[in-house]
Amino acid sequence: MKPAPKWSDTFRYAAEGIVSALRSERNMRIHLIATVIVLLAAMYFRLSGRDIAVLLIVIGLVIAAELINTAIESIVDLVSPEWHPLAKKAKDTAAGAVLVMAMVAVCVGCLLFYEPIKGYFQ
Ligand SMILES: Nc1ncnc2c1ncn2[C@@H]1O[C@H](COP(=O)(O)OP(=O)(O)OP(=O)(O)O)[C@@H](O)[C@H]1O
Repeated sequence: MKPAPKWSDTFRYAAEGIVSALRSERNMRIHLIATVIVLLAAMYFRLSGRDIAVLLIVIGLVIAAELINTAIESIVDLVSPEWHPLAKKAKDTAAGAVLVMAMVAVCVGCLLFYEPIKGYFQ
């Protein structure tokens, strides 16, 4: 039986997966840039710790959805390099999951930033 990887190795493999997705997926880089901008804005507008925690949860969910989408794309490309309706369904559905989560994140961001931004311009 294959020996279980060391604990430190499992973190390294996970980090390699994130770096690889950042290198290959433009959307991952967009999510990362958006994350930095949103967190800087949250500090600038002095959002509460609870609001920043909510932002971190939705940002984490978007990035996790994008990573799962990337994994599904890779599996589909591996098992079905030729066109197949099920391959299309798998890729489009996974992309749909990212879109749903990104839209939820935008709605949450609008709700949390609305009052601070309104106050700033008054
Ligand atoms: N093997 C396939 N069979 C059927 N349709 C496919 C297949 N591969 C890709 N597609 C279709 O083409 C679309 C784009 O796929 P493609 O692999 O070019 O980009 P992606 O990897 O899904 O997206 P991204 O730009 O995030 O990497 C998919 O959403 C799907 O609709």
